[in-house]
Order: sequence, then structure tokens, then C-alpha cells
Amino acid sequence: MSVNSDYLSFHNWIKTNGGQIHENVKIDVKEERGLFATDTIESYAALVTVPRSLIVNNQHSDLSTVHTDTERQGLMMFLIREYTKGDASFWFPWIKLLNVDKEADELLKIKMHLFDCVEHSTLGQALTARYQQLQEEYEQLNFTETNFELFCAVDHLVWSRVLDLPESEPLSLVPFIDFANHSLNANARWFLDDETRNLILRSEQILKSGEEITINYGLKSNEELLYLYGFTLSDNPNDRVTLPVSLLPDDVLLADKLRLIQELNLPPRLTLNCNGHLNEQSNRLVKILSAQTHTSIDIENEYYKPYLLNLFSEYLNELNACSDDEKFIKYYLDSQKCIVQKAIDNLK
Ligand SMILES: C[S@@+](CC[C@H](N)C(=O)[O-])C[C@H]1O[C@@H](n2cnc3c(N)ncnc32)[C@H](O)[C@@H]1O
Repeated sequence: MSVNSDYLSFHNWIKTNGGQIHENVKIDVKEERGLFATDTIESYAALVTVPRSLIVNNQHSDLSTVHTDTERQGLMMFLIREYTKGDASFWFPWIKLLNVDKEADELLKIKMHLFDCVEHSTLGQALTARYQQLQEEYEQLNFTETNFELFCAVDHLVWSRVLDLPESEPLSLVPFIDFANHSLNANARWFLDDETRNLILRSEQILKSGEEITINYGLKSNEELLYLYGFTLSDNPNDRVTLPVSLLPDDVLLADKLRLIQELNLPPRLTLNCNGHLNEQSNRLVKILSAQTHTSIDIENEYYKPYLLNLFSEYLNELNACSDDEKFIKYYLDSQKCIVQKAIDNLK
């Protein structure tokens, strides 16, 4: 079967099961596979309607036999089980297009790149924790139907494709709408129909022929985008730098500083916004961390600037030592460098 006929089968599957697809909407591959308008579409048009019966979550009868600790695991088990059934699965026309095998290869490559580049950043820490957790889950679930790489790929598919439905709704995968890519200037929006509980993707403006149909995944930093979806934006106004910080064990003020940090409930990291400014909590944390006398704890002391300069310069050196040709990692690194450089300039 050719790729085109796979998309045709998917369209037919959605329709046969009660869904609707606007005649001028199709899945296509340009730079990235996504949804496109094949002709002009008016604003506020229903682009896709996905019936309740095709929305995958823990309320769906097909997940009733999956017993797991978390909703995410439930979705993973469902995907693995249905993927393993091949064309015997009811969900085959959709799952075939998810390219589970290819995803596993791609992910492995990205993982290697990332670990080399961002080992010491909060992203490196988060990724390390995620893979450790996945390893534990994989062993715990004693999964014989798949290998670990595939297990990671399915985890990525779930993270990158779930929709955050309104509060009372569970984590859900929504075939067809899960082919919409992200844009900060999105031209479409999805919502749950109050009456039918169907999920509808609607145009928010007139769409021109050939235009990509995009939704907004939220105001996420490049680190969050990379962690959740595996891509970044070259010019991300929501980008920031988060740097893990810790106290030195030989700090004479260690106990006092720790107590204060706990009392104030400060997270052990510094966050710089895209203009290189520390947020309020981080500012407070640095005053505590950099103090060298009792009287200077939690006030702007003379060690404040040198402490920060040293921290930022070290991180900048680390970033400069990484070079990567992979487009999204390059955007991530360039943006991190730019923010840290602004923070250094702000201090001077
Ligand atoms: C919900 S899926 C969207 C459909 C996906 N492109 C596909 O081929 O199935 C999310 C994934 O699409 C890709 N993606 C979404 N928005 C993107 C963007 N603005 N730039 C690059 N890749 C994007 C990322 O790989 C992300 O993990």
C-alpha cells in the first residue's frame, strides 16, 4: 500500500466511524507533516470533527482492560497493544501513520545529541530523570511485547500528541487533530462540544489555499518544547534559561541558608527570562546563596554579582563547547547563549 493510500484509508476510517473532515483539509508533508488547506476555507469553519468514540482516554472501553498507575501509562499500553496487533487492530489506519518504528530510531538519535550537549542543564537533568523512570517502568511492567527503544518511542508519542482537554477530562489522544503542528500565530483552535462531547477543530480566520493549519501548544520555552515534542523555535519569545544551583558542603552558612531556602520554599534553580533578567524567586535565592556573612543573608550583598557572573560564564563556556548541526538543538543552544549573554551584560 502506498503512503497516499494510507492517508486515504485514515480519512475513510474517520468518516466511517462518524467523524467529519472539511473537504478542503488534508494531511500533507511539507517541511513537517501536518494539516493543510487545499483551497480557501472560511473563518469559524469546522475543519475536523472527531467523534467521542475515537477519542482515546481512560474512559474509552478499549482501555478498560488496561490497568496502570497513571493515565500516561494507560495510553502507552494501549498504543503498544494496538500497534502489536498490526492490521487486526481497529485503530490500525491511525496507528500506521504514527510511524512507531521510525520514531524509535529518530528518538535515539536525538537523545544521543541532547545528552552530549545539555548534560549539565536542567534539560539534561530532566531527560536523565525521564529515561531512568522509563527504565524502571519498563522493568516493572515486565513488558514482553516490546523492546525498551520502542517503549521510549511510545512514551514520546504520548507526550507529543496528547491534548490537554478541560479539567474534568482525562489525558486524551485524538486521531487527526493530533496531526496539527504548533504555531504561536495559530489559525485554528480545538474545543470539546458541550452537547455531543465530540472534539472539533475550527478555523479562527480565513485560510488560504496551501496554508498550513496550526494550533497553539501553549507558551512554552524551547526547553519545554524539546522535552515534550522534540522541536524548538528559532525566535521563541517565551524562551528562558533555568540553571540548577546547589549549596557547597563546606559553606560555613550552610545550615542557615538551607533553612531559609526551605522556609521560603524556593526551587533549587535560577530562571532567566528572555531578556536575561532573573525572576523574583531566583533573585531572592541568589541573595541567600551568595551571602558570605550572617548579616548579608537575603540582602543584596557584595558577592551577589560575582556569584552570578561566575555561574553565567561557566554555563556560557559549556554552551560554547557544544556545537550541533541538528536544527532544533542549534536553535535551543543559540537561544540559551543569547539569554545568558544578555544576563551577563545586564550585570555589567
Ligand atoms: C501533535 S504532533 C503534530 C503532527 C506531526 N508533525 C506528525 O507528523 O505526526 C507533534 C509533533 O509534530 C512536530 N511539530 C509540531 N509543531 C512543530 C513545529 N512548529 N516545528 C517543527 N515540528 C513541529 C514535532 O515533532 C512534535 O512532536
